[in-house]
Amino acid sequence: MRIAVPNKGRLHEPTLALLERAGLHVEDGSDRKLYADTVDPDVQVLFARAADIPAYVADGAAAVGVTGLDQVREHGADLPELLDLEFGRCRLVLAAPEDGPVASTADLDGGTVATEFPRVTRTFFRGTAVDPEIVEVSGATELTPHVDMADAIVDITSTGTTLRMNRLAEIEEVLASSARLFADPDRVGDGKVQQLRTALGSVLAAEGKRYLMMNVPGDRLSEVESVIPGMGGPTVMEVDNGADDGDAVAVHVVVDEREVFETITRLKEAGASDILVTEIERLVE
Ligand SMILES: Nc1ncnc2c1ncn2[C@@H]1O[C@H](COP(=O)(O)OP(=O)(O)OP(=O)(O)O)[C@@H](O)[C@H]1O
Ligand SMILES: O=P(O)(O)OC[C@H]1O[C@H](OP(=O)(O)OP(=O)(O)O)[C@H](O)[C@@H]1O
Ligand SMILES: [Mg+2]
Repeated sequence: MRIAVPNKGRLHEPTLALLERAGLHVEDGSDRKLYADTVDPDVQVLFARAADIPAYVADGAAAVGVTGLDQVREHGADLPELLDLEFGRCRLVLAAPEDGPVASTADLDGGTVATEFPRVTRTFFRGTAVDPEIVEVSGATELTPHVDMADAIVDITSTGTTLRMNRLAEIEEVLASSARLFADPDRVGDGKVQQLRTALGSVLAAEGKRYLMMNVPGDRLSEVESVIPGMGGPTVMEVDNGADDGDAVAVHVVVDEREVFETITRLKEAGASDILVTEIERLVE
C-alpha cells in the first residue's frame, strides 16, 4: 500500500511525526526522496506536493493520502475522508483591502477575485448573488489587490498575520480546513487501509489524555471512584501490599489532561496515594 505524504511545507513534518507515533517509521524520509519504505514491508510512502496528493489518490497511484481539505476540494474528486488529523488548521477566506470599496460579497458584482483556489472560489460564489471574474494565481495572492490585478482575494489564513501585513480585511469564510486522511474510493475497505486508519486514529485518541495510576485503601475505593472523571470505568486491581493493609487496591484510569490538575487534588482527599501521571502513546478504542 502506498501513502501519499506532502513532500514539504506545513503538512510535511506533522504527517511524518504522526506516522512515527503510530509505529509506522519511515525509513530516511529526507526531503529529496520521492519514495520511501517504512518498517512495514507492505507500506511505502510517496512524497508529493500537497496540491497534487488528491490526484495521486484519485488515480490510484496511492491508496491513501494526507493533505488539506482545501486541496481535495480544489481538486474536485469525491474522496472518502477517513480521519481529521487536526493539524494544518486554516481557513480559506475572502478578503479585500482594509479601507477599500469592497466590504461585502455584494460589492464584488462585476469585480475580480484572485486566488490559488479557483474551483473552491467559484463554488463559493455560486452560493451568492454575485458572479465576479476569478483570476487564478500560483502564489503571492495577497499582493494582487494592491497592484490592481484584483478587487479581492480568496486565500489561506490561520493567525491572520499575513492578511494584516498586507492590509487586507476578511470579508467572509469560504472553507475551514485541516489535514485529513483520504482514501481511494476503491481501496477504502482494504485491510491495510483500515489498519492505517486505526493506527493513526489511536494516536489522535491518545492526544490530550493522561493515564493515572494510584494506590487506594479498599475501604476508600468507592470514594475514589466517585471523583474519577475517566472515560469508561477505572481498572481496579488487587495489590500485595504486605500484611497491614492487605485490602489495598491499585486503580488505573484514563482522564482528559485538562482534568488532571483538579482530579489529583480530589483523589488525594478521597484517600488515594502514590499517584502516577503518564502520557499515553496510543489508545485503540
Ligand atoms: N498558515 C497555515 N496554517 C495552517 N495550515 C496551512 C497554512 N497554510 C497552508 N496550510 C495547509 O497546508 C497545505 C499546504 O500548504 P503549504 O503552504 O505547506 O504548501 P506550499 O508550500 O504552498 O506547497 P507548494 O509550494 O508545493 O505548492 C494547505 O493546502 C493547507 O491545507
Ligand atoms: O494567517 P497566517 O498565519 O499568516 O498564515 C497564512 C499564510 O500561510 C500560508 O503561507 P505559507 O507561510 O505556508 O507560505 P507559502 O506562501 O510559501 O506557502 C498561506 O499561503 C498564507 O500566506
Ligand atoms: Mg503555502
